[in-house]
Amino acid sequence: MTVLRPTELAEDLGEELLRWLVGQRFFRTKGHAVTSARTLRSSILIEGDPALVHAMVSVDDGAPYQLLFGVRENVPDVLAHAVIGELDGRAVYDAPQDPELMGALLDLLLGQEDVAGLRFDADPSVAAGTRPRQIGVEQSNTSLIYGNAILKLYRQPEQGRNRDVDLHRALAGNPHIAAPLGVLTDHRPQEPVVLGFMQRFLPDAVEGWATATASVRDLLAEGDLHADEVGGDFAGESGRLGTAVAEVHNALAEATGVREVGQEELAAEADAMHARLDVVLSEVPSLASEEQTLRTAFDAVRTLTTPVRIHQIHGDLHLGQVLRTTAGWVLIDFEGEPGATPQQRAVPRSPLRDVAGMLRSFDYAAFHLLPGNDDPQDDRQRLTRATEWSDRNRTAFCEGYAEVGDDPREHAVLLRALELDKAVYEVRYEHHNRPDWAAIPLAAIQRRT
Ligand SMILES: Nc1ncnc2c1ncn2[C@@H]1O[C@H](COP(=O)(O)OP(=O)(O)O)[C@@H](O)[C@H]1O
Ligand SMILES: O=P(O)(O)O[C@H]1O[C@H](CO)[C@@H](O[C@H]2O[C@H](CO)[C@@H](O)[C@H](O)[C@H]2O)[C@H](O)[C@H]1O
Repeated sequence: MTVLRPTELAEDLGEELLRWLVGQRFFRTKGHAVTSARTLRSSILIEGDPALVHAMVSVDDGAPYQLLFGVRENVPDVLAHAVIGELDGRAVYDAPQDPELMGALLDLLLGQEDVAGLRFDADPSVAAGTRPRQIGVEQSNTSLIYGNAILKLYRQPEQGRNRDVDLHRALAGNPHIAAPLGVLTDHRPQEPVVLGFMQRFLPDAVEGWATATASVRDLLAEGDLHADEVGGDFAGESGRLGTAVAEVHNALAEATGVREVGQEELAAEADAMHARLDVVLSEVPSLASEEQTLRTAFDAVRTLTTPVRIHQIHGDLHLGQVLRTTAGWVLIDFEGEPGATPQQRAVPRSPLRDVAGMLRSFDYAAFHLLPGNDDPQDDRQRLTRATEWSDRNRTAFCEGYAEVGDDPREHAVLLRALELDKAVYEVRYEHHNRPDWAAIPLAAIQRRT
């Protein structure tokens, strides 16, 4: 039997760990076999039984994952599903699923402790002695709810600065964000790495995607009424969401600075869109028929003569990143553009990129319920209603945005290119993750030709 060696934990668990990892939502190295796991750093945060071990583990030498292991002699039935393997006669399991150990993690945060190179820091307003529950939604990290606070543990923490934390701090006091309350930092590397971020938990929050799609469902169930005639009309919400996004953009511009870019940088932006398209075309053959339309839209960006304002933006805005509370709309998760490097994420961008992301999301919400999705023509009435819903809410969002910001519709060329660029990204995302939904962005590209 192997003796528990925290510094070699991943290696000792070997196959068992790899099998568990590839099944996790947060595991990004999808699509090819993985062969090795290497522990880069590890610390015992809590000794005894149960013990809590923190480890940064690289799979096939890729960017490290943050793993929290619980180690117990006897695993209670409620944790049986979280067991990864066994070492030295003790079970090793996924600790975020253990309320006892995660309660102890909160004590460390509130105690402002420094344990084995990890620094814990949480605002004293966070309710002490709370045992958390793991958030029950699909997500790319792991979040725990401790009464009035939510702790997000980054599963692949960025080296260097953490955009999510930095931008939340820059926006502190803004009504459209969840207040930052604490950070867990790894001080062992030369440059500290943020491992966890605690924020005010909004118990009355509902995801924008859930509220928007409920409205679409109402409309499609009704069939004969127009989008503005059904009870679940969403246009008022979309307008308020547009205003909230513009207010966050104004605050980000003020806090982080604004620059104007001219033709040279816009041409570079067009080049980047073409390059992204090249990649997707090579992976998704069904996009080929739209290539010329997309290239023409991207090239139009080169012809713009008016300078474009850029500043820090959200970077990954869609209806799953906004929460409706009883007080209004809140934007969450400022990690930035998915799939981009930290350097790319840090670059200031046109706020129209966020607007484009949200407009795409209205399109998704409208069309994802249509039968078959791949042949929407089979139900013309529902297609007409979905189109109406999309147009009505996209317009309302832009109108709301224009109340306190620059009207997005006055930048039609750039906005169209950004929307198509996002749709191209989505074609690839859906192709790899949700093939049944690949037709949604593809149909949108076809409609906007
Ligand atoms: N402050 C909050 N209050 C209430 N729920 C939240 C809060 N922050 C996040 N959530 C919920 O947690 C989910 C995941 O959060 P998010 O920051 O997007 O994590 P990830 O980066 O893992 O996707 C959100 O979609 C939302 O349902
Ligand atoms: O996990 P992230 O929030 O970084 O984003 C990824 O997953 C999203 C799906 O959850 C995906 O968003 C796409 O689908 C949404 C509906 O599920 C839709 O509202 C978005 O407009 C659409 O882009 C996102 O693209 C992907 O990066």
